Amino acid sequence: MSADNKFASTSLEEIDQIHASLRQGFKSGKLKSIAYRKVQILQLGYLLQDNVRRFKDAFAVDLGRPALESAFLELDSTIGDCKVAYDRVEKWAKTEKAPFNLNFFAFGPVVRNEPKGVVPNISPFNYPVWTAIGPIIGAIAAGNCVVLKPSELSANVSGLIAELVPKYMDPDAMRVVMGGIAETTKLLELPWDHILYTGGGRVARIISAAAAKTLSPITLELGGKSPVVIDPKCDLTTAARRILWGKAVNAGQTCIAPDYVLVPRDFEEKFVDALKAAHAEFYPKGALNSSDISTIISAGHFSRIKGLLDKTEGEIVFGGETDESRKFIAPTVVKGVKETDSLMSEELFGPILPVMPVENVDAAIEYINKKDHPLSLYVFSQDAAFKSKVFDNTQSGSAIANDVIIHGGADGLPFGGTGPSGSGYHHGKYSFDEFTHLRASLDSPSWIDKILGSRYPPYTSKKENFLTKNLGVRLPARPSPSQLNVHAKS
Ligand SMILES: NC(=O)C1=CN([C@@H]2O[C@H](COP(=O)(O)OP(=O)(O)OC[C@H]3O[C@@H](n4cnc5c(N)ncnc54)[C@H](O)[C@@H]3O)[C@@H](O)[C@H]2O)C=CC1
Ligand SMILES: CC1=C(/C=C/C(C)=C/C=C/C(C)=C/C=C/C=C(C)/C=C/C=C(C)/C=C/C=C(\C)C(=O)O)C(C)(C)CCC1
Repeated sequence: MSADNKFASTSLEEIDQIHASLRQGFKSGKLKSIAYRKVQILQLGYLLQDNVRRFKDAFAVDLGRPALESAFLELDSTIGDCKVAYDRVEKWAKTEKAPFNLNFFAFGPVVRNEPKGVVPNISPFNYPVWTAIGPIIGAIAAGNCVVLKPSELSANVSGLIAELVPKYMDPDAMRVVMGGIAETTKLLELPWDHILYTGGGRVARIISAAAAKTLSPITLELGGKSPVVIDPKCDLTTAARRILWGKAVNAGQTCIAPDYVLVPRDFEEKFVDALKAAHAEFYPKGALNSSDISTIISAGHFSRIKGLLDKTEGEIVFGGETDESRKFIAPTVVKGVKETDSLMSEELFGPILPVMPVENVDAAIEYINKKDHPLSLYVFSQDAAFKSKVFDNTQSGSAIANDVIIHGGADGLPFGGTGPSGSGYHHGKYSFDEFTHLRASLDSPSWIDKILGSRYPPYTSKKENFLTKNLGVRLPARPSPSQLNVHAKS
């Protein structure tokens, strides 16, 4: 497989020019027109649709990705997101009436959905279209100008995006900055109206510190270890297929991949047997001979993941094969893993699935709560009470029962973490909202002073009494002692 794009970094001087020219583009007022935004959104859709073959080839070069994975998870879903935004942008952008309030009724209070301005999207290698183009659809729908800084690691996909953006998009609305640390550092020296960063926590700290210097608001889409909690009362065959698929797809380089599994000790063998059966079904000629497995993005990530596997004290159930020459790691399940294991020390971001036996669901919840809030939390169970127990007693970016990863494509759901797994959301309307300034607006009639004239000096107790009597709020009845007690205890 070859891709014909060379990675060429943007010069630091050009980054200044791009910043200035996008500011001009925003000032031109073009993006105030919803019709214009729709044209740009449609162009993003066609940028992908016209070049599906080239994108699939570029994914194959960067990530050894099978075409089906690229189509299902990234290309079709991002094109679908363009269609959703195209169809709904008028509704999203409408000025909204404030809820009825007698005091303010005469002022006609409204919320104007306005663009923030010029916004960069700094995106990672693992889903280099969905994380790069996906949020931009919402940013443009909201009327912003966008600069995209795709990952230097997924060089071929990023190069293809850089080639196509000038052909499809108005340069007043969207530009691309290519590069790595130096270029991103330069980009971050400039003031922006909102920064979206997707990637790891270490770099997120650098980005946040830089954004603080220019007081640029920021959304962080980060990662972490997303747990799976297994209830013996689950549909075991389906659970095993879905978990193994979620771990193997994109070679585990998915921030919402199931990172590790917590399973009751006396159910571990049965669960692992089901994973073995799923593995035999997915890769009948063995993983090494399968063309349906992605590879690891870089030599550095390959040796990091292999290093963690080499140090495990758990028992490899299947997998474990690696091929450094093509950065290949076979989907691997490791059982009997303990809290102190290398595989539990950091987000794996690779196709290794540690299975950690626990006594019961309470122990699983306790373990999850000792760790950073994960990006996703998965439960496999057919028992509503079990699912509620896990979801109600934990925190995570998303709470998913009986499937993995596909919520990333679900229309109407926000995509985002909480605490160390991120802050802010994107996808669909949530991308629109993230890049929208809610501009409070009202128009005060002169006649209202006949009622509100008491607000003006000279202040008198008569005026104060009038305002308190007429505008003061009457709270609902005070909580009873028994209500206070219940709240203090719970
Ligand atoms: N929550 C989400 O939506 C997603 C989160 N992730 C997380 O991203 C991580 C893996 O992605 P990577 O591409 O390795 O992340 P990364 O943080 O290394 O790189 C992401 C971006 O930051 C830039 N960058 C890297 N080092 C920088 C520095 N020192 N200063 C300024 N910019 C810098 C890169 O050029 C790239 O554009 C994982 O932790 C994963 O969980 C990945 C995809 C989606
Ligand atoms: C086939 C017919 C029918 C039924 C259709 C059905 C039931 C369709 C269901 C489709 C679903 C559930 C699609 C799900 C798609 C999920 C996607 C695209 C997930 C994407 C995830 C992404 C991009 C994750 C990103 C993760 C990142 C960035 C990360 O973690 O790092 C009918 C309708 C019944 C009849 C006609 C035929």
